[in-house]
Amino acid sequence: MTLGTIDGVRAETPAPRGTRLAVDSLSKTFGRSRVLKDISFDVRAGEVHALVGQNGSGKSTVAKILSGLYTPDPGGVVSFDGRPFDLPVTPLDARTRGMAIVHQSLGLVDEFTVLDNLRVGRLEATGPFRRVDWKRERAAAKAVFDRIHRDVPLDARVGSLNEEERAVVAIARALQDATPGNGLIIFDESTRALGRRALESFFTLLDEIVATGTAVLLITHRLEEVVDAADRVTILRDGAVVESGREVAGMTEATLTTLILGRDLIELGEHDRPAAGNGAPVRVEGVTGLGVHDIGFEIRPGEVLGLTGLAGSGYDDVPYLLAGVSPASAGSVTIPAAESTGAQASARDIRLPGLSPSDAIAAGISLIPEGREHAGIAGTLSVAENVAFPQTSRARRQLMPFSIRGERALAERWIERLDVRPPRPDVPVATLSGGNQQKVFVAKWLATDPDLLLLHEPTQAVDIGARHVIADAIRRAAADGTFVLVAGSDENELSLVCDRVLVFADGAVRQELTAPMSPDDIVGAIYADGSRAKLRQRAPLSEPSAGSHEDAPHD
Ligand SMILES: Nc1ncnc2c1ncn2[C@@H]1O[C@H](COP(=O)(O)OP(=O)(O)OP(=O)(O)O)[C@@H](O)[C@H]1O
Repeated sequence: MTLGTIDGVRAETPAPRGTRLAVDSLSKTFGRSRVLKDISFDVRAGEVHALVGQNGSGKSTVAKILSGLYTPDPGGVVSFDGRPFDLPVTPLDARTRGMAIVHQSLGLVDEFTVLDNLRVGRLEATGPFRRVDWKRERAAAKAVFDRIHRDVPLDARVGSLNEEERAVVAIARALQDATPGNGLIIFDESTRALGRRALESFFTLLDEIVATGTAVLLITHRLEEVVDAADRVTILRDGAVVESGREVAGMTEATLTTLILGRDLIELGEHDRPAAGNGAPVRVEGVTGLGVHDIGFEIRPGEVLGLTGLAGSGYDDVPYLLAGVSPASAGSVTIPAAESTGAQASARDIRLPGLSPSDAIAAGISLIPEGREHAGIAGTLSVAENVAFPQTSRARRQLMPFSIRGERALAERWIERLDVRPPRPDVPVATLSGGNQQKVFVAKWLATDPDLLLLHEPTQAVDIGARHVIADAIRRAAADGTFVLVAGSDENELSLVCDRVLVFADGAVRQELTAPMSPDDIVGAIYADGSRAKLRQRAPLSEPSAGSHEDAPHD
């Protein structure tokens, strides 16, 4: 078990310097689209190098070429510790040379246990009968989780874990292969499901790992991670490099945004925020169930209500309880009659105990859960089929007509509204980049025009520009009469989209914030002491690298 020795190695061995990974003139073409155009960058030993860019700019394609999933176009060169790879890279080659990767999809097998997923391909046979020593395997697996200060049950089926636990398992699997001083670990949007505390532990561990000389390539949309934790950054725009290995010291999230988009971000102004209406609110009362006890709140017409808190505070259980996905032992939701239905229509009182997901949908409640891969995006179906799925299945149940032309027209409207790229209803969703898949997922449920829309981390894995597009669509739904609740851990998302935010602690609402509120206001309320720790405590290195900027102040 190599990780346990990292601290010791750091104390004794100066971290090696020099180029670990060099990518030179790499291109990739799918059909007629050239999605990577002669890109070049290098990652140094002992650094955290961020690779950023808008959805579809080519980041995952780079990761997939490096791990042997894709074959690049002829002409490029990929070298590792000074030695070129034979292209395409084979997964075995990548692993033998010390490259580990956590793909955006995490690459876990749901039917297997945590232990199986962690140790697959790494089991060691010992003793005269060459048997696997399971006690030893368990200890090795536990030691990795200890390093990230997480306790994930080794015998749990991965399919039964939540999104954060799944991410932790995939990260742990890559980390266990890190040999101090050697190799490169690639994290492709792997931190997207981590809550704040887990994120801090992750970066603390990363700091220890890179201090030994191991390199890290971090693909992320969280610009705070780049500013706080990366040493250098490479920026892709439309498949081309616009900044190669630029020092991060002194950069702000705003500078990065401009470089990523190629323009300044057009902020959603206060004038875009619909005023909360005067009509009757949705009333949530006495909800008790997994993670929360006797909570209640209102969602006013026209407003977007946010729920947040630390992991385990219960805020993220609420959408699942209200949608009948998690069982509630008590509580109700009252949805007022739509004003357009006239004075005779009465409010609907929905009892939560015994509510099933299909009862909730029939009552006008839609849930956009976290984790599109496991919760309803069908990769082999087209964008149009995915967007129109709730409508087509309802039409089928009610024996109503729904034409292919109608399906396509619906998809085209949402592709335009959410700026899905490429803007083609007919392509399989699996060929879209991760962020564009997320837009399709959100569109699918926004298109159902529900009375009450519950969202959990709706802008996860989307770029900063797309985050604004999705936020705008959510706010438009609220302005058009849908009651909207967003549960999320991303303070930037919440401050952008919400009019009010309820902050949870210990399964109850602790504080209420009202717009305008900054991301820092939200973090301050989440942490009782108001502090926002830096993600990475940079350890002083024994030998400064060229252009090193440890401890440089960041904005
Ligand atoms: N298997 C494939 N077939 C066809 N096109 C593909 C395939 N895989 C990726 N693409 C296209 O390549 C482009 C780059 O995709 P990639 O997943 O690398 O983007 P990304 O920068 O990682 O985006 P995101 O931030 O959304 O994850 C996109 O236009 C995508 O649609």
